[in-house]
Amino acid sequence: MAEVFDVVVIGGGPTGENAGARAAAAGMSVALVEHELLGGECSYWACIPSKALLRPGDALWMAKQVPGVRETLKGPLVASAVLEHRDAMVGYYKDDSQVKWAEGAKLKVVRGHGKLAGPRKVRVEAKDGSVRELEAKRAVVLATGSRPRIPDIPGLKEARPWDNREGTAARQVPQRLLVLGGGVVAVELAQAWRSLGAEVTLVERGKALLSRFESFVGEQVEHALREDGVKVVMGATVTNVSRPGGQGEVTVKLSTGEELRADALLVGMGRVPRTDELGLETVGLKPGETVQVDDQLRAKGVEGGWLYACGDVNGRNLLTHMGKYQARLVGDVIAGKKASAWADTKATPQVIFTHPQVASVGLTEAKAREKGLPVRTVQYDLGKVSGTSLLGEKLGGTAKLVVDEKRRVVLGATFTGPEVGEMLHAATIAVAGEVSLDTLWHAVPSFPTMSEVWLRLLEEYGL
Ligand SMILES: Cc1cc2nc3c(=O)[nH]c(=O)nc-3n(C[C@H](O)[C@H](O)[C@H](O)COP(=O)(O)OP(=O)(O)OC[C@H]3O[C@@H](n4cnc5c(N)ncnc54)[C@H](O)[C@@H]3O)c2cc1C
Ligand SMILES: NC(=O)c1ccc[n+]([C@@H]2O[C@H](COP(=O)([O-])OP(=O)(O)OC[C@H]3O[C@@H](n4cnc5c(N)ncnc54)[C@H](O)[C@@H]3O)[C@@H](O)[C@H]2O)c1
Repeated sequence: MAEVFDVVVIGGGPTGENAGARAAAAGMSVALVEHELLGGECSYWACIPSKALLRPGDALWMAKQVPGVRETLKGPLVASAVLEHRDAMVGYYKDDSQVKWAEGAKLKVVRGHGKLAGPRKVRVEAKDGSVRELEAKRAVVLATGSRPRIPDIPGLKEARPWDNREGTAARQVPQRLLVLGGGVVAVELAQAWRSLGAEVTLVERGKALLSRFESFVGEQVEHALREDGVKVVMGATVTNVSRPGGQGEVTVKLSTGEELRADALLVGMGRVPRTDELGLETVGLKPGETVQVDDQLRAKGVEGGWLYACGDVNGRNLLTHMGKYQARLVGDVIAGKKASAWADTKATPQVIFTHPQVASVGLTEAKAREKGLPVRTVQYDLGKVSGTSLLGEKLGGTAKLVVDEKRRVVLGATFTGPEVGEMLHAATIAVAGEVSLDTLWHAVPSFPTMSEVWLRLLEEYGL
């Protein structure tokens, strides 16, 4: 006999937890199915541990910019203490506190691997082989996330490379680390392991790092990585990887003819949706593919409107906060409220936790022009703002606004520099709220904070 709930959520990462909690808060009975750790990739092998690994290096780098503090510094980071802090931040890879939270939110946690077994039906197989059949009266929500994409490069899989899991959970600092990719995972983890003492080489096939952002972002992060002592190889693809027995020294051949050797190899080359073992074929969808959704997060191509997908699995925006945003909307839509996701196409914020930090929201100049919008941009050197120089010597960065000339509203903003992540929400409010420049002129930033860059940007614009 099937156990009946209003809502069954498959996947207990940040997205699944939030979709379930929102539905439960609206009075519905909710089963949350999780086959590993409640809290998902983000809590144990992605956002949290990567930021725990980056923070000490960032703090040390910042301290070195502050006269009087710099002179007290005695040496490099203590790697063992950093790794211990990382372990504490991930709850020692246990999910007890998350389970307690879920129970408090009135979610029924069901342990095991969930699979669709036809419309509104979910089959859950536990580790001991026992099976539970669940039925959803109102909705099934897919929130199964993503896994790393390991490209088909000869010898790469056999070399047993690190992905984000080993890349954030390793217990020892490798002497030589080779990082493949030039996206967010690659630059953050390259800088983190370098700060812990590894000799790091990063290989990116394109001409720029972080190519989805404004071009100065990649340039400045590349410069910082090189200053840290990371060897950055651009415009080279990996043609072959060799590591006999999948352990020991790994050799990587590049299209340029160069050969690189390392003790550990880390792949940061994008993600694929976790939909291959999900029973999608039982509802007419294709296993292994992204679950396409409409703006109510309903799966396209499934009759009856009972199947939803949010977070990484729908490919709209691979970020925890955007998955959680979608999750809240899903909970509301299932509860019968009118809701529609638009921030994830128009006002997505993202912070890259390197030094310099990168913070961006909305459209880049290139994206806005691609859309045919009437674009004007303004840029200002963050180093010229008093608030920045008070944070430390020789600190700088860039602030850029992409403005819709016709409507006089901000379409996008990007900042690089120390701690700019904490400045981002003002920009997110301006973009999501379509606040006019003439109104922003009256949003006076405090002196002497870095936020005064807003005033300078508006002056540059001509206000
Ligand atoms: C190294 C790294 C750093 C990152 N840093 C950031 C950051 O700083 N900020 C940010 O916003 N984003 C960051 N991200 C992205 C972020 O981790 C993801 O966007 C986020 O985890 C997506 O959440 P989710 O709930 O959709 O999926 P996940 O977190 O992947 O959770 C999915 C859950 O579903 C479970 N599951 C899967 N299939 C089944 C099944 N069939 N049955 C039962 N359970 C199942 C999994 O075990 C998992 O617990 C980072 C990613 C990486 C790789
Ligand atoms: N701080 C954050 O917000 C944060 C941190 C980490 C990850 N994330 C998210 O997680 C997701 C995954 O990150 P990611 O860095 O893995 O993906 P990504 O898409 O950001 O970058 C992938 C990189 O791999 C390279 N690449 C892909 N295939 C390749 C190949 N065959 N050969 C050589 N290079 C190749 C690309 O050129 C690109 O530089 C992203 O959407 C990211 O936003 C966010």
